[in-house]
Amino acid sequence: MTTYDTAEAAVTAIAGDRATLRMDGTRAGVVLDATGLSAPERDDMEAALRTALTGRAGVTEVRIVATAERSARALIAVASGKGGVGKSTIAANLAIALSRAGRRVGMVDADIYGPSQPRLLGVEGTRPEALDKQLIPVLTPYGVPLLSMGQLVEPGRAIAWRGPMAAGALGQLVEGAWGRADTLVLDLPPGTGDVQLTMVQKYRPAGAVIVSTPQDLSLIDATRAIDLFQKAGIPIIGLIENMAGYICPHCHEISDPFGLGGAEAAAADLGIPFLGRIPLTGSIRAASDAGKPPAADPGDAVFAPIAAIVDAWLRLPPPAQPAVAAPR
Ligand SMILES: Nc1ncnc2c1ncn2[C@@H]1O[C@H](COP(=O)(O)OP(=O)(O)OP(=O)(O)O)[C@@H](O)[C@H]1O
Repeated sequence: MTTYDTAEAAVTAIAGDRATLRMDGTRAGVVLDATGLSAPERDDMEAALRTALTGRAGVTEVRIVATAERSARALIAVASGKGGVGKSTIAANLAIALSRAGRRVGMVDADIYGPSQPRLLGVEGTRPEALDKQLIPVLTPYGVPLLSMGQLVEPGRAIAWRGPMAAGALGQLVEGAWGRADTLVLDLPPGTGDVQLTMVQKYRPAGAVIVSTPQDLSLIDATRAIDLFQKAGIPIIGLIENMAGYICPHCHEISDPFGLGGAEAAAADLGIPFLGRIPLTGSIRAASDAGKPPAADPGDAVFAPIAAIVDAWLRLPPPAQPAVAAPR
């Protein structure tokens, strides 16, 4: 018997025709159709497959992707009206805090202008593999698997895509082998152009979180982003104020370089929930650049504000679905 035959016999004995086996050298990949299985049944089947394959006929690595419950997966867009307000940083930390709160979270980095999630989540330079043309998210040290636009192009190259191409690439990321993830956090490009609109219309997130700094210019742009989602019929989950209040590391005096409370007032004016604020601190930038998100470190000063935002978010009633505007 060949390595493949031996491995396939083991897989069939456990999962019957629910499982499809692919072998690549000594690596085994199994796509498991978990439709109708309870979570414990599926976990048991995955564990049995892993045990049966590991070490059998020279298999050195086993990957199992369960495909079911796709319809139950929520796509949550994190967006901003303008660049540089910390949207990607907040998206990474929200994903980790959501995962710590018990959700099974994946990160889709759709920021074609500056895909920074591989760096933020500590996996810069990694590339996803594909199984049956489906991308397999890259595991990160923080329990949040990742697929990024930046992984689809050569490092350092600009991504010059128009709306349909960007939406096609986004499709590859969203339709990746997300297994049991129940929530995908989508880091959108900043702004309200065609690319964003195409993505939003085509992939219909369940809700959008908007990130803004407290200053007026950022809030005006955030209001535009909110308008884009509302026109497309995507509920706004809430607004997060980033870079709110600077604590001087030397004298500990608090100053407000971008103003104070602007986002909370804007949220009230717009009738959308205000989820909370994150201070401006050098430590966020340093930790983010080092691929060590503060949401994963209970000792970090920003850990609590991020956890509080996720807590406020999870307490919200499901957002009412606004009337869907006719596509432009
Ligand atoms: N609260 C904060 N305090 C200090 N620095 C921050 C904070 N939030 C983000 N930053 C830093 O600001 C810079 C921009 O952040 P980030 O890349 O997340 O912004 P962005 O809105 O996603 O920008 P773009 O969409 O243009 O990529 C980064 O260097 C990041 O580390």
